[in-house]
This record gives sequence, C-alpha cells and structure tokens, in this order.
Amino acid sequence: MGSVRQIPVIVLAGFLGAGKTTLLNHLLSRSGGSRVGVVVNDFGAIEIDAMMVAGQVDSMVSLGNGCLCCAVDTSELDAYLERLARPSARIDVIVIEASGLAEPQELIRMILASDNDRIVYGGLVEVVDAAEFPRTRERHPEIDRHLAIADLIVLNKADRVREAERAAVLARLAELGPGTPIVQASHGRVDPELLFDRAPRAGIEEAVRQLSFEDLCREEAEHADHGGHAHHGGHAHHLHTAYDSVEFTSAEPLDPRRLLDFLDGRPAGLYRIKGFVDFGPGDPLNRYTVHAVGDFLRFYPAPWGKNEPRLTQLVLIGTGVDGAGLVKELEFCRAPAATADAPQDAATTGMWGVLRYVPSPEEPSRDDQEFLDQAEAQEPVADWATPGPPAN
Ligand SMILES: Nc1nc2c(ncn2[C@@H]2O[C@H](COP(=O)(O)OP(=O)(O)OP(=O)(O)O)[C@@H](O)[C@H]2O)c(=O)[nH]1
Repeated sequence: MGSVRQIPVIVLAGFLGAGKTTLLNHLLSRSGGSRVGVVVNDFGAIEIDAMMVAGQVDSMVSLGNGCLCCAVDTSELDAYLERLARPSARIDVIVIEASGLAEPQELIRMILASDNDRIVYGGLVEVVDAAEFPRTRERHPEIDRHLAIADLIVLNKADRVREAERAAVLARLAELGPGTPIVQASHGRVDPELLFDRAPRAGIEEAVRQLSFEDLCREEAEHADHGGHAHHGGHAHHLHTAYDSVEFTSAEPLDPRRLLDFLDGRPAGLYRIKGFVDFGPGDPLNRYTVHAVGDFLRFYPAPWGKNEPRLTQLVLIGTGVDGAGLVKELEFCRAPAATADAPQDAATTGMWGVLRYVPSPEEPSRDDQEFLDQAEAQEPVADWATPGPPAN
C-alpha cells in the first residue's frame, strides 16, 4: 500500500476585522480543482462568519460562541477535523478561520497534538489590517507573538493606506517576523497557491518555519514568565479575555436614520460590528451586510434570498462596553410603527445616510485596480516584500 497523502491544516488568524473571511472567500472562489474544507469559528453566538462563507465551500464545520482556542480541546478539534478529513470527503486542504480574538498558538498546539494521521499542520497565515495595525499593536502587544510564529503574513487593506504608511507597517512586520514572507493584498486577493501548494516554491520553503510541539510549549512558558500574570496554560493573557460580545436580533425592520445615529455615536471600545440589517420599506429588496472595524464602516446591499427570513442579526464585539445598554439602543433603532404607513419616498430618503457607506463598485481605488491586475496576471512573486535579514 502506498503512503497516504496527509491533508494540510492551515490556520488563518488575524485581529478582529483584519479581513480573514474576505480572504477565505477569495480563496474558495479561486481554489480551482482543490477541494477545501473549512472550520469557521465565530466569537459571537450568531454565526455571521459562517453565514458569509457558507455556500462556497466543499465541506464546513462551524463553531460559534467563543474562541476555538479555549472553547474546544484537542479531542474536540480532532473530531471536527476527522469529519473533514474522511476519505469520502476528498478534501485537499483544510483551513481553520480562527475568530479575531483567538490565540493561534493554542490552535497550532492542538493540531500538532492531533492523533489523526490523515492531517498535518500546514502553517499559520496571519492577516494584518494595514490601516489599523499601529493602533491595534499599541493596545495589544500580544499580536507580536502571533506574527513571530506566522509562516505567511498577509498585509491586507493595502488600499486603505498611503504609500509611506504601508512602507512603515511593512518594515515593522519584517522586524516582528524576521524572514517570514509578507504578501500585500487588497480585499484578501492573494494567490491561493501561496497557501494550498507551497511545496514547489524553492527559497520560500526555507523561510517557512514549521513549529514543533516543543517550540510552542517553550514559547508559552516564556510568555508566562514575562507576562507576570499568566500561569502556564492559563488564559488570563488571551486577547479575548478583555472582550465581550453582544448579539441583537430583530424581526422588525430597523430605521436607517436611527441606526446611523447609533453607529455614529458608537463608543470607542466597540471595535467590531458585523451582521445583516433589514431596513424594511427603506429598501424592501436588499439585505444590508454591515461591517464596522474601528472607525471603518460599510454597508453592502445584496438581494434577499428567496424565502429568506427578513431578520436583522448583529454581533457587536468590544472592550469595556455596556452590553445591555447597547441592546437597548439597538431596540430603539427599530422602525417606528408610523414608518410602515409613511409614503415610500420618506422611507427611501431615510436611506441616504446608509448609502454614503456603500462602496461604489465602479470606483475601485487605484491600488485596488493595481492589485486586481496583479492577481489576474498571476505573478504572485512580484507581491513579495523583501524578507528581513534571517533570524539568528
Ligand atoms: N478597504 C478594504 N476593506 C476590506 C479589505 N479586506 C476586507 N475589508 C473589509 O473589512 C471588513 C471586515 O472584513 P472581514 O473579512 O469580515 O474580517 P474578519 O477578519 O473575518 O473579521 P472577524 O471575523 O470579525 O475578526 C469588511 O467590511 C470587508 O469588506 C481590504 O483589503 N480593503
């Protein structure tokens, strides 16, 4: 009997809103003949990420409400991977999309400790939001650890920063992950080959460090020593311990003006909002996907699915926020009963504020177009940042 080809399990990590789901969806749409199995981990109870990935993927396991790094143990993760790795699924690669607050090293440790001999750890891809990186790093110096163990760093949202800013972030990343390849991207458009079939690229392989179980344990112990407050295996230093998530669901449509007032006045600690909004008579045809990441706010309208229930579903993630208070404010955003009887033009003028945050597909930024052209030309090597000097 020939040896069984092992399925690589790639961990896709990155801070809240960095662009993991966007990148994953790009990979899924460009996966060619490769069959991709996906594990999606949402931090909130409403599985927004899972909903945004579903439909594109050959096989998916979705885990809501909590960080995979603590919510499951090795044997549980093994059970999920077992389902995806069974020969009948004919999966070529498995991608775990960690929640934006997960500790990737915990996930890697679990994969390395797996008893499943059909899978092998395939590397850590760390997605970085070019526009938010300096602020995020200030608040969460822990991010440095994630970058240090990454096998590939994707500097995403390159379209959102100016050249000088982008160069400064690149230089910092090269310092934090010495020798680690960095690829710049806009809207997660990276060449899937970078993740799925890394074997033929000589040179890059050398830079890709495969962590051993011992490396990870040592790293954890060192961190515990320096962090002061964390005992070995403790979770006090995990990013998600500082964050709370709040869910809001409404079967009644939201009033666009009230929702925008809420969003304009959102507290600084409320870093991430994502979900779907029903504006009722404001736009009866479309469901509005909403994303807030720091100051960034966008709405993406798309037609409601046939028989899709008209629901607003939001997840809000933040630090030091008053969850009950936020839910109350969102309840106030429900459209006043009178709106339903109001003339249609009153309902649509209410939407003007929302439409200001809908990106225009006709106007991709110059950089956007540049990256698109590069992706189309399939010249990924041109995207590589020069890696810093080798560590040691
Ligand atoms: N301008 C711009 N926006 C982007 C880019 N990549 C992603 N976005 C937007 O950023 C927002 C968050 O993207 P997601 O892919 O949901 O981020 P995520 O990392 O999966 O978020 P969490 O799972 O909540 O941590 C969405 O509005 C995306 O459309 C990019 O390169 N440029």
